[in-house]
Formats: sequence, C-alpha cells, structure tokens
Amino acid sequence: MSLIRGLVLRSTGSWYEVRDSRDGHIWQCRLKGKFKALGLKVTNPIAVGDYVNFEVENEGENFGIIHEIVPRENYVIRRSVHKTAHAHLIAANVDQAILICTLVFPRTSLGFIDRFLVAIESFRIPGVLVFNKQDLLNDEMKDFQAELMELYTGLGYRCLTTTAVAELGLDDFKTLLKGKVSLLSGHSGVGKSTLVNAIAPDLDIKTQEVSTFANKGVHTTTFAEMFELEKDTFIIDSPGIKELGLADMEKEEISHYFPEMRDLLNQCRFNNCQHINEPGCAVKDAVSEGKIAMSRFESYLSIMAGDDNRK
Ligand SMILES: Nc1nc2c(ncn2[C@@H]2O[C@H](COP(=O)(O)OP(=O)(O)OP(=O)(O)O)[C@@H](O)[C@H]2O)c(=O)[nH]1
Ligand SMILES: [Zn+2]
Repeated sequence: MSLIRGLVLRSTGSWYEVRDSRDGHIWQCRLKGKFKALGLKVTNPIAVGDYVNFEVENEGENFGIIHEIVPRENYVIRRSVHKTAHAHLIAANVDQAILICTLVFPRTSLGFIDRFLVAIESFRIPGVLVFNKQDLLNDEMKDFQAELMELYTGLGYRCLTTTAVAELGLDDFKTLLKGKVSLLSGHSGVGKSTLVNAIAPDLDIKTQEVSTFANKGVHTTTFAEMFELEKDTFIIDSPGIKELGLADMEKEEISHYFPEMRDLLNQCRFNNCQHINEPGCAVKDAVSEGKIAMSRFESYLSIMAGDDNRK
C-alpha cells in the first residue's frame, strides 16, 4: 500500500483536514485504529503543521486514514496548570512566532511581550514583533517604540512596523511570511485580522472555538487553524497568548529563556542562584550596569513570582 504525504491544516480532535503535498488537494482524514503517537504526553496526538503519511480510504469522497506522523522540527503546547494532566498540542513545525503588538488602542504591555518571548524561546522557535497602528503614535510614543525595537532587535528578535489600515509596511510583512509557517498571536484588537486581510483579502481568519467533552465534565478546547496565503506560505492563527502559557514552567528554566541572561548564568556566586536578591549575582550586576534592560528584569521577576501571565 502506498502512503501519501500531507500537511495537517485543521483538526477537530477526531477529523483532520490534510493538504496533499503533491497537488494541494484537501483530504478528510481520521487516525488508523492502532495509531502510534510520538511519545509526547498530550491530549491530542496530531496538531496543525504536522506532516503525516496517509492511506486513501475513498478517493471519490476524499477520505483518508493517517498511518504515521513525520518527526517534528518543533512544537507548541499549552502546558497544563496541573502537573499530572496532559498538555494540549497547539501546532507543529513552526518556522517563526509573530506577536502583533500596539503601543496604543490597546497597549501591549512589555510584560506581555516578554512572556510571549519566553514561551517561544522554550519551544525554540524564532520570535518576531510587529508593531502595528503606527498612525496612532505621537512623537513621544514613537521614541519609546524606537527604544523597544532597538532592545528587542539586540536580543535577536526581528521587529517590523505596520499600519494595517493605511496599508503601510505590508510589503515587509509579506516578505516576513513568505515561504514560512508562521504562528500569529496578539491581543484582541491589535489588528491581526486587518493585517492578514490586507495581504490576503480572500481569507477569513476567525479563530474557531470547539467544545469537546472529556471524561470529567465539559472542556472548551481551542484548536488552531492553518491557512495557506500563497504557495508554501502558511499562517497559523493561534488562539492567543494564554495558549502559550508558562503555567508549568520550572523556575530554574525561566532565566534560560532570556537570551541576555543565558551567558551570565554560570557566573553567579551560587549555582542555584535565582537572580532575585542573592549576593554575587551576575544577572543583577548586569542590570545595574545597564547591560540588561530594567523592563526585561522586571518581567523576569514577575514571571518568577508566578504573576498571572494572561495580561
Ligand atoms: N488606526 C489604526 N487602526 C487599526 C490598524 N489596524 C487595525 N486597526 C483597527 O483596529 C481594530 C481592531 O482590528 P482587528 O483587525 O479586528 O483586530 P484583531 O487583532 O484581529 O482582533 P480580534 O479580531 O478581536 O482578534 C479595527 O477597528 C481596525 O480597523 C492600524 O494600523 N491603525
Ligand atoms: Zn544570579
């Protein structure tokens, strides 16, 4: 029996919409009875962005049966708040994670940006910040934004500016996406839909809420969806930052997801230093010397303190 390679664009938990890698044809697939997951402890074995090998079940009706998953480059999960419970797989094989931000209407806080970046660092996915609504910034805000862009570019995150409503910066945004699988995130109201609609008017990227019944009561599970903007260019509309939760992250891990702290970590006096108030802390020294931005250190402290990560 010959298997066909395909890309999972959408899933409801029991059905998978799979794009035939040969011709882009869409198949409705279900899992083979004895399907073997990839060993991750997750509630759903397959997510959007997964490549699978499937068998044609019914050519005329476009039904297929998924036999196996192709090993993943990376994946994004929503960790469970309860350590014993399984995590939810959001997406796989993501080339970059883009946060759409705005400094006004609504203002994306620095804490929120940093939480996003910490989450994607933990998944080892490159991060990009797109600052939208340039038309609404006064000079003071523009200066502030320039400082932020310098800060984040210096940390290795690409930064772009756009004005979706006036179609400014859209070429850069398109170039950013071209040939890649991008996860798009951002607070409601930052202009995510406006941006995507401006570059791909035929799409309708409304996030889909799907309710599923689990053993004990009702759960609302949000599944991400993948869209093909043009050949080989895909976006995943991710349900939001809370999906990239830091809930179950170990405290010792967090500093490793701050690129500016990483190289200093073995220079602290105590090897279990939490970089909060220990003497001889290389991270705190770097903060006092201005080598680490105060806003980043504040985000670090707030994540360490377990503050709500949804704001
Ligand atoms: N002034 C200005 N307004 C913008 C810009 N981009 C989007 N908007 C407006 O901001 C509002 C929210 O935009 P949406 O595209 O719906 O935002 P969203 O991020 O998709 O939000 P959800 O649909 O809730 O997820 C709309 O009224 C847009 O017209 C921009 O660059 N400048
Ligand atoms: Zn330290």
